[in-house]
Amino acid sequence: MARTIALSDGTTIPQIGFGVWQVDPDETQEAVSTALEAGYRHVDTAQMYRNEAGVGAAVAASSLDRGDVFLTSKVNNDAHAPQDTKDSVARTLELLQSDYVDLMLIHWPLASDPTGYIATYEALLEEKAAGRIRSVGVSNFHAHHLDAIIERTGVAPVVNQIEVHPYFANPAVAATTERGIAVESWSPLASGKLFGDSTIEAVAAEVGATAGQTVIAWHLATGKIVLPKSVTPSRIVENLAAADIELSADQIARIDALDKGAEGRTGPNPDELG
Ligand SMILES: NC(=O)C1=CN([C@@H]2O[C@H](COP(=O)(O)OP(=O)(O)OC[C@H]3O[C@@H](n4cnc5c(N)ncnc54)[C@H](OP(=O)(O)O)[C@@H]3O)[C@@H](O)[C@H]2O)C=CC1
Ligand SMILES: O=C(O)C(=O)[C@@H](O)[C@H](O)C(=O)CO
Repeated sequence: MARTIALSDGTTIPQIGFGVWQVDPDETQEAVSTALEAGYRHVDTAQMYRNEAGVGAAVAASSLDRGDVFLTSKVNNDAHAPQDTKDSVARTLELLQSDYVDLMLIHWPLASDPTGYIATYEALLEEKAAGRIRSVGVSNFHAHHLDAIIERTGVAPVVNQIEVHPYFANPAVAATTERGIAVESWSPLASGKLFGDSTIEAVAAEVGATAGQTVIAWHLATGKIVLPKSVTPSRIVENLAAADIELSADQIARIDALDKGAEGRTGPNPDELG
């Protein structure tokens, strides 16, 4: 049975999801099919990735029922106007071959439009009320973004998907959990930059795991939802098996100590993007 996290709206989400950023649209069906066969039951895509169709095709071609797989997508940065948001959700459902998406996120809050995401969020809550979205979340939100949408609507998003890995602990983690919102770690392996790190390799040797599994186990141990990406079948299998790895408090503390602060980011600062 896959590890799951309870979300604040009463739903549950598998704690390990298969991320598909930078998976070629033509190769997405094959990669997601491999992931589903390996046992993943959660896929994280986005309108921006242009591969929602491959995700939908893989689920449709599998022997699984739609309800067995948790699908997340994200509203693109050019679709923040409320009607554009709703139209984009309709397109996502068409591409996913589904009449609902489990979780829809606002991908980025956009620095150039400092309050525009609030109306986007209201539009997503309307889509949820209409049954086309099961849960509404956000991505790349800082405390001030979270407070703005909660103050306007009285409804907290169920997740905040943010950059988190051992080189970037991210202050937005505390701001998120303090508000009862689950953290999803994006680029959980720092897009590959953690491989070869001596501390990670040492802990991996101690627990008899690979470096990738050790880092994924660190995210799981700290209660985060984690979205590793791979197009390599052996790594797809390996990463899911991290659910069986237990780290000690000392091993977690040694990995925590790798945090480089803002210098550890692999992606943009949300207060500067857009
Ligand atoms: N909301 C947002 O703004 C963002 C969301 N994301 C989400 O996070 C997901 C993951 O992020 P991403 O940046 O892709 O990176 P990851 O941190 O998951 O790292 C992926 C890289 O690590 C390699 N890799 C994966 N597993 C292993 C392993 N076990 N051993 C060795 N190498 C491995 C992959 O290679 P290979 O594929 O060749 O096997 C790839 O090069 C995305 O797919 C997306 O879903 C990411 C960025 C921003
Ligand atoms: O992958 C995503 O979801 C993204 O938003 C990224 O493309 C992001 O823009 C980025 O550059 C992360 O390094």
